[in-house]
Amino acid sequence: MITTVTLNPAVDKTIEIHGFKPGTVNRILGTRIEAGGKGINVSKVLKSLGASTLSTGFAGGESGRWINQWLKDKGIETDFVWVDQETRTNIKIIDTETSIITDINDKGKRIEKIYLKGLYDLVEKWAEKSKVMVFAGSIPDGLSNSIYTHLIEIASNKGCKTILDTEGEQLLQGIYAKPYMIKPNIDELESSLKVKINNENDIINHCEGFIEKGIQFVVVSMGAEGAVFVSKKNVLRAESVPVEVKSTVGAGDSMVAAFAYGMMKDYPLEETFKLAVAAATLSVKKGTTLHAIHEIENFKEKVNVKKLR
Ligand SMILES: Nc1ncnc2c1ncn2[C@@H]1O[C@H](COP(=O)(O)OP(=O)(O)O)[C@@H](O)[C@H]1O
Ligand SMILES: O=P(O)(O)OC[C@H]1O[C@](O)(COP(=O)(O)O)[C@@H](O)[C@@H]1O
Repeated sequence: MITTVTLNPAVDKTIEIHGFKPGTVNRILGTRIEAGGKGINVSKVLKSLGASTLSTGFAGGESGRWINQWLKDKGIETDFVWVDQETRTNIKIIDTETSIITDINDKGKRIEKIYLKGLYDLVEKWAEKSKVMVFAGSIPDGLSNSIYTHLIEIASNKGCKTILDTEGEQLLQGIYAKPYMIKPNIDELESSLKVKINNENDIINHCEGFIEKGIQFVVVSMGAEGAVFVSKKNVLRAESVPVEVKSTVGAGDSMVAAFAYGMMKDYPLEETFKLAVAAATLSVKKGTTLHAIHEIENFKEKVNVKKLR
């Protein structure tokens, strides 16, 4: 099975507005609410792929209970550390005129140190039963930037392959624990390393820097520009598939989910990368991370992956 760890889950509320204008009264065309946060989105895609998945992390209050029930209704197992603080709500505004998406993300309520033992225990317990464990998203106040380092060490000691999808100091510190894979997007890569990336070679060079630090797979997603995959032996480049954008929320998470799935099934690399781009593109096209497996498999045929090395 694949366990996902979301330290900062969210109720994702998506609002559609035609011609969104800040500073004026905007009328809502449609609203959609889903359980969200990066690891939870990964579990949603894994469920679509037919994988057995469990979602853990911190949850609290009415919104925490709502997320827990929403996941259970979708057939996703849960085992959260229950905290006394309300889980956050994030707002996504989709302008249906321009297709521009505005994310308004709450930083999440502070998590007190007393809850850490519960988290470590759950990660250890589920790592024992999982082939892959995914750690994804921001961390709420109260937790150290090295939290992922510690959690990855716990999971790796239980023989789990780990994926880390976060940014900034948490990504840099998490790398000390040598996660099996990381997936920054290009902006996260630039801001985490405090560098300016000018071309594909720059991306590959930075990825190789991570590989030297003991990471096996580095995937850099570049929105409408596609993605790059780097391992010790291979460099692959995927073009994006042009689609009408419904929502880009969760595109990166779909990519991570497909990689976790491929790693669990020991799929060939190129197939896994294609599946990842297909799942991400479908999320963009449909505006949700919930798909049927045959949709992703069919869409995979449209994905073009070039082997650069
Ligand atoms: N506008 C788009 N058109 C087509 N594909 C897209 C678009 N945006 C994202 N994708 C696909 O989704 C993948 C992940 O998107 P990206 O925005 O880079 O990740 P994140 O959600 O982590 O920021 C991309 O590599 C690409 O394959
Ligand atoms: O678009 P991505 O990077 O795949 O992730 C989308 C998810 O990330 C969030 O924007 C939260 O991000 P953070 O955990 O980094 O705050 C959620 O609201 C949403 O479900």
